[in-house]
Amino acid sequence: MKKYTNLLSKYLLPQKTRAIWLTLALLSSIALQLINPQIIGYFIDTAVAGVSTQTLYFAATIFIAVAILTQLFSIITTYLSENVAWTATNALRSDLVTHCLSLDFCFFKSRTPGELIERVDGDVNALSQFFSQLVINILGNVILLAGILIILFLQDWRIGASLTIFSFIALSILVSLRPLAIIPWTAYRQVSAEFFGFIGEYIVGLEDIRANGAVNFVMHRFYKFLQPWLSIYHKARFADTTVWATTVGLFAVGNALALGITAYLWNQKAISIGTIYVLFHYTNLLQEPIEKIREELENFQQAEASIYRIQEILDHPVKRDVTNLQALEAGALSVEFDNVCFSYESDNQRALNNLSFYLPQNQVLGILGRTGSGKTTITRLLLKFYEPQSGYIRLNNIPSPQISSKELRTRIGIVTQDVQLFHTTVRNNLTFFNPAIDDTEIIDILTELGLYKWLSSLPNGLDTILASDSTGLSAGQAQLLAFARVFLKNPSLVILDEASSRLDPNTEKSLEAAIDKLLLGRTGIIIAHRLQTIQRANQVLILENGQVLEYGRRQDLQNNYHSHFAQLLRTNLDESK
Ligand SMILES: Nc1ncnc2c1ncn2[C@@H]1O[C@H](COP(=O)(O)OP(=O)(O)OP(=O)(O)O)[C@@H](O)[C@H]1O
Repeated sequence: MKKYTNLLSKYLLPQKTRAIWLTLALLSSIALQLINPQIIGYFIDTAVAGVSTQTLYFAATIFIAVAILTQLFSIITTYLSENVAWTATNALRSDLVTHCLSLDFCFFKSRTPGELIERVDGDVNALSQFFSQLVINILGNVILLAGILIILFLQDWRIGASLTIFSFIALSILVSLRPLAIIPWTAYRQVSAEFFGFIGEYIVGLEDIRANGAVNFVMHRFYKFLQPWLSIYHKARFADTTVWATTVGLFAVGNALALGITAYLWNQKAISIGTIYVLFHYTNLLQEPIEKIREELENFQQAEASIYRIQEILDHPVKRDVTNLQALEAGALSVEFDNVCFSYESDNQRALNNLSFYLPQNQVLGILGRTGSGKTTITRLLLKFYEPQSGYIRLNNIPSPQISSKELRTRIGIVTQDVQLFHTTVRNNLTFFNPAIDDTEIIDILTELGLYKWLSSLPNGLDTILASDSTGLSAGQAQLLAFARVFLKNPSLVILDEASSRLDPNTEKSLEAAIDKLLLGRTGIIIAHRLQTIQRANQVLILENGQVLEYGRRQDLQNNYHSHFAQLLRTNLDESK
């Protein structure tokens, strides 16, 4: 209960005025629903008694006015509740996104993108009713139900008592039918989420699927998804229909009961014809609050599951910076790994094992190693995406936990082999939405990287919108754009992780001068498979299974005939002959 009240107060308190108006509008429309049958009852009785037409006109006008007012309140209620719901769910959505963005990478590793979208959007959407109407509706309909029963008691205690008993029985039967519809609909949503996950995955891999002739396999899986979908949908609809048929049946019984009692009372001359109409109308009206209460309890059950899943994400602890932070001096950074051990999961083999090196300011370290030897892991630890289990990482002799993550990520620029472009303008893709960077600077850098011709061919220059999947760009061009990003960021430490792996030898060569310029006055870490790429390195580190196989000054290793580096250079030379 505390969880629900916390959530409601956090997102509804900021819009309490709107929530109060909403409550008032709802209660007013309930009051009007209770008044209207009384006017018709009065109209019938006065008409039967043969009073003047003037009185009848008056009663009819009041009836119409009340009916219009009821509609007006229902419009106001819908408008306000949509507003309350959207404001609350958007605030929750934004809190969730902010929270997710500050979580460490282990969190994302154990969840698929589809699952996260479902949490941040699907589950939050399921709460819109919870925020806007759930409490008010349950409360309002309980009041409406109580109001109807009191009026029925006031008209005649016998009809009041029998319809009170009927209402409790109907409500308990309908409430007990709740799981009947919830279970198949939950299964339906699960199948539909899996289906869309499947579609998403295969759209991303469309090129590979076609190129490798896997279309038939994909279609086969597609049919496999469709097959159970229809039968699950039938079950869900059948459950809905059962609940609906039970409701109709129950209220037919209710009406018969009311008609039987009123017929008896009419025979006894205990009630007028107007009262018969009023009693019958209220019996009909009973259906609305009873059904609404059932519906809201069903919504509550669904909201409960969503709240649980959302809370699970919000409870995931955010790694906060320590309080005794130290600022990094301006200029190039020195980097030190001191006996660093790290594994991605506690029971996993270590990705880095007692790794130590010291890279002074303004120097370049070349890292070599087989696939999976731990090269990229070094960059992830430097950026504080993960933390080492033991050992220290220091920048300018400051332990990395004492450097704020924000400062660290501003001072380090990285180009990787996988370039992520966003569905926005070329400018935003390059500046990462930093308006302080001006266009001439961007154009100068693109020219230096040999991308001027490409830029001039774009219909709207820097304002051209790029597709997020890099459509219209070759992989090499996308990688050059990543270089431009780092130039514009002006970092103190540059990391190139297989940064030129997608460039042809000619483009790579033409990039050499740009890389030299990028490294000027900065510290650099270059991870490369190709040995030429690290010819500019002052130090070389060769990794094997997360451990240092060889580390030293490049020149020394090159001159040492027995070093691994010298052997690699010789093998490389032989292969290129
Ligand atoms: N996110 C991850 N979760 C679990 N294990 C991982 C993860 N990323 C890498 N590893 C494991 O850590 C080890 C080092 O991986 P890393 O990516 O650092 O290697 P690498 O030398 O950069 O490889 P490559 O040359 O292929 O890029 C590998 O055994 C790899 O399987």
